[in-house]
Amino acid sequence: MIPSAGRPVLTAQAMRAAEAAAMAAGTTEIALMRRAGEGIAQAILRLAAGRPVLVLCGPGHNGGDGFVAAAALRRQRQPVRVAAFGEPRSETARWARSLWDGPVVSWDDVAPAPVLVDAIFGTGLSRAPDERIMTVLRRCADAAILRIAVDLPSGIESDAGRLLADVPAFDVTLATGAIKPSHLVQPAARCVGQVRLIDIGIPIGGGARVASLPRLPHPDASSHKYSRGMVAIVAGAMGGAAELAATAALRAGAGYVLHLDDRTGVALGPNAIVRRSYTPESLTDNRIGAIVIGPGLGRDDTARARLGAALGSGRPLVIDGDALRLIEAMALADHIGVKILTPHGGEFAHMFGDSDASKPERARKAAAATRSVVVFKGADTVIAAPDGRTIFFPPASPWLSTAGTGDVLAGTIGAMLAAGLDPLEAAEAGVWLHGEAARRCGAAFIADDLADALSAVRG
Ligand SMILES: NC(=O)C1=CN([C@@H]2O[C@H](COP(=O)(O)OP(=O)(O)OC[C@H]3O[C@@H](n4cnc5c(N)ncnc54)[C@H](OP(=O)(O)O)[C@@H]3O)[C@@H](O)[C@H]2O)[C@@H](O)CC1
Ligand SMILES: Nc1ncnc2c1ncn2[C@@H]1O[C@H](COP(=O)(O)OP(=O)(O)O)[C@@H](O)[C@H]1O
Ligand SMILES: [K+]
Repeated sequence: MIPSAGRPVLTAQAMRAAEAAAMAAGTTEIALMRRAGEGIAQAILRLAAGRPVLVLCGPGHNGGDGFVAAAALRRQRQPVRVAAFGEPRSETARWARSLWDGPVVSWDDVAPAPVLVDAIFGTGLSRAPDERIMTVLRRCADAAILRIAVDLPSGIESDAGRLLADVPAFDVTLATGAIKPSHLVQPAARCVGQVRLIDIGIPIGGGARVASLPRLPHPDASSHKYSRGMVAIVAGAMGGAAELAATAALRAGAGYVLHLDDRTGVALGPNAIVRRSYTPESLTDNRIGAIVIGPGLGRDDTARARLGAALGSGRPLVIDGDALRLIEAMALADHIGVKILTPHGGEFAHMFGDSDASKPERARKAAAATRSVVVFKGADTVIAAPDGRTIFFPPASPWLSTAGTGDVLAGTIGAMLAAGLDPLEAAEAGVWLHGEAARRCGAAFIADDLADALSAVRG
């Protein structure tokens, strides 16, 4: 089992293509299933710690993995029972079943065990499973102490995070070969528990991956406040939101944070924030490494004028909140320059419309259409770049669902951009720092605490 940070994320089709390429290079399907099943067995052995195991097997290769794993567990004297739904559908699945020399319990009569292993369906699930299948799965899951899914909990569609049935919650999911989008996209992601990767030795790649610990910029002896990164926060109707973004930018490591507003003298946040009156010219200072516009901006004519000036400034932009309500997606496409958009679901739908497509597909399409890096926020934040690269994040603290945390994120990303990271890296580093700060804040924190916690995360 290996951690999934930084690992490629493959759709079912991309996974089949990787498998086909490995077979064209000389591996056999049986060899792949043997590696998958034995890797799964090793993981189960450690997790079960001697408690009896029940493996529920389906008719395809997910079930094949289950039979290989069950046979390996039995060889290692681990108490294990097997129940199967349907006959194996392929040569390889039949081979896997032939390895199991114990009894196969009839589906409807299966008795639960303390450890449940779901090997019914994986990436091949093409439609809602029969209730007869799901009833047994839920009954066994309810009675188990530990629930382990092979590749995906059955009833989850692999690519879009969709649930095709009422899927029980699992404790651990053992992803075979690669992480799949539904391990990370909601609502499926809330059923998978901890995701562990089982290496089956096939080369995988592509432009989608799980976020990893970012390469954070650190000051050295040659650093000064401008080289650390200068962030300009364009304030507006609601001062507090811009203050949060400014505080976050400082605490994420920016050397200089300029808060531009009319209300000079109203200092809510740290004294370290440099406060100046807003003028359109103040945005053209070429020492500014990032302009953050949107948190608390308002949607009136003043807000529009400030957004226009920011777009015309030629400086790299983080566009959030109200600015996303004012801006036209088409206008962004015509704008040449670095832009990071940070919409939540409502802002995203307002800009790009609703769609049945998956969250990563929607993010990719929006990034290409606007020539921007798009941080599509939520419990399953996904980042996409205009060239299609996509970064998925493991679920962040649900305590982030409080007002102002998006403003903190915008400031954090601004600091990363101003420090010189490229836009995709800056967005990834910002979301990572934000998620880590939230984790350290524990429960019932407020956005101000989150901004303050960034200093310790940088430390
Ligand atoms: N790719 C790789 O590199 C490797 C993949 N590996 C493993 O293979 C798994 C994918 O295997 P898979 O393609 O056989 O699909 P799987 O998830 O077992 O289910 C499909 C079967 O179920 C059936 N079926 C579908 N929906 C149904 C429904 N609602 N109700 C009833 N039946 C339904 C469908 O038949 P259908 O009726 O659609 O013709 C088919 O028979 C993957 O998740 C991983 O565990 C590893 O071994 C290592 C290498
Ligand atoms: N349930 C949740 N689980 C994890 N993260 C969440 C959840 N809800 C919101 N977030 C995160 O919190 C932040 C909220 O941003 P946003 O909706 O813009 O709030 P605001 O406009 O009040 O600042 C985003 O980074 C989002 O990804
Ligand atoms: K499964």
